[in-house]
Amino acid sequence: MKYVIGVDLGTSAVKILLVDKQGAVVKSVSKAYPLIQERTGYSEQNPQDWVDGTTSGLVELLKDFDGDVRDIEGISFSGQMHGLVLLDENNEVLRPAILWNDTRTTAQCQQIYEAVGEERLLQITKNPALEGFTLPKILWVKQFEPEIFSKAKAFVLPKDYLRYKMTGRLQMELSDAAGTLLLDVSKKEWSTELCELLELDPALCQPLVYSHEEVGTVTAEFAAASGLAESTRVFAGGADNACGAIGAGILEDGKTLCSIGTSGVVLSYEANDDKDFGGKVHYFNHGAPDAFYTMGVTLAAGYSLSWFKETFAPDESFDGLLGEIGTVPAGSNGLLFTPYLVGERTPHADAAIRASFIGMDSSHQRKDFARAVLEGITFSLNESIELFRQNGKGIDLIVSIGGGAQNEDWLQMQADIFNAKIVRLTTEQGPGMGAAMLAAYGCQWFDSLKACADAFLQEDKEFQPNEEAVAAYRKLFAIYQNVYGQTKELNKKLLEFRK
Ligand SMILES: Nc1ncnc2c1ncn2[C@@H]1O[C@H](COP(=O)(O)OP(=O)(O)O)[C@@H](O)[C@H]1O
Ligand SMILES: O=C(CO)[C@@H](O)[C@H](O)COP(=O)(O)O
Repeated sequence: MKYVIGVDLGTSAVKILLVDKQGAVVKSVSKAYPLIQERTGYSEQNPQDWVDGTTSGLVELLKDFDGDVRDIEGISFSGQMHGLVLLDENNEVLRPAILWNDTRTTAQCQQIYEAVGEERLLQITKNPALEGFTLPKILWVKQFEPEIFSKAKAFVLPKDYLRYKMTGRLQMELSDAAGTLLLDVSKKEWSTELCELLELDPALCQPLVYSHEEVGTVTAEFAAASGLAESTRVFAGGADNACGAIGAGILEDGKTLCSIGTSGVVLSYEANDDKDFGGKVHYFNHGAPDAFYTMGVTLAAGYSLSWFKETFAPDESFDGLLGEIGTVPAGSNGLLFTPYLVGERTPHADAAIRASFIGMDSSHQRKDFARAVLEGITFSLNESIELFRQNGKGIDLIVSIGGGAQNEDWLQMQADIFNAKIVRLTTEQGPGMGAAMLAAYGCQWFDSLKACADAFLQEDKEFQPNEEAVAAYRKLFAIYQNVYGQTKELNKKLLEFRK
């Protein structure tokens, strides 16, 4: 039997899947690593933690492998997007990576608008300047850490760094490069115009490769450390949302994805680059050749739930914490949560906003709070769905993936709040499966990613909207939408008291 491996370098953990030629996940391993949050708005990780977690994860994955490791033909990657990894002339890491959910760069976003102009930026990158994207992070290091910046010879993204440590070759993969704000998304090339306007050396930008492109094999050193064979073919991989789309079969027009990982994403396939959302949703290159996708992002989706669990129920499992939410009615007995723990992106690009519980009552119990957290996250994602619907997209069926798709009450809640049929696949690990599919396609097991999706992906269960709950949530959503405007100024006043 032949196999491929998909490595999903997430924000909370690296998840590694061993997948056979039928698309079955033979074994999976997850290795968690910490977030470094020194100040409010800061979010960093140590790139060495990604490499160590992946190496020890592979060792564990291959521990009882009873075949020849050379039968693992290929490996590919899905990576948390936008994180800045700065490298010196020896490709050594210069500082901790600044992540996608780090929002310290509001002033640098302004600087980009002043240097480039809003319209021109949108023409080239198809996206607005948002704190989470990589370019403002580069400008922040240039301004505040000039000594470090003077040593920088390259920047890459998280999974591109991991792949470099596996192969010894440094490249940037296209679907992830789209999230840097330095790529001409339509031309699929680095924008020298943006580099010039922002006084950045274009040599910082590494050669671009496509998601399914073979970029080398595993070095002898990495093979010895991980147990992989040196012959294992390495394929570039993709941004986690591009891979999530592949792993959920979002490979043709009309298909929609909801992914609840640390972030939350509503994503729609785009065959072309010609739609105009005016920068209200992100517009990036897909991992599927020549395609694109649009998406709205909730910064703290699964993260809101993890925060709630770690703060109020640290010794319980997610299933334990959520065990009773099915007994709480829609609307959590009048308790409403907005998930703005680290600011927000869609539809409110606002780094200063923070979360709220509205309507706390002495009758509320922990289960009401747990349900309210899930409802708030799902309302936030519904704002993206509404944006898509307002732009003429019909959204009747949504494939739901990510850690959040493990809970059936949450999947039913998604059906009721989105007023759409929700489909769960046999694996909720869409990005890891998408990465494995890129390796399978790269190894020429299939003629196209679509053919691979048809062979690998299976529906597990459907969740239909319940009319009564849909009506209740429609009313609650209207109240939820008011909370942002009502708390925006209050949160600005609280800024000076934050850590
Ligand atoms: N059993 C569960 N039920 C509901 N949500 C869960 C469960 N387990 C994990 N989660 C949520 O999934 C998130 C992690 O999802 P994952 O897709 O692994 O994220 P990432 O790719 O960002 O590392 C956690 O933050 C948590 O909120
Ligand atoms: O910033 C974005 C997308 O623009 C996030 O979706 C990151 O890509 C992190 O993803 P997860 O770790 O939540 O999967």
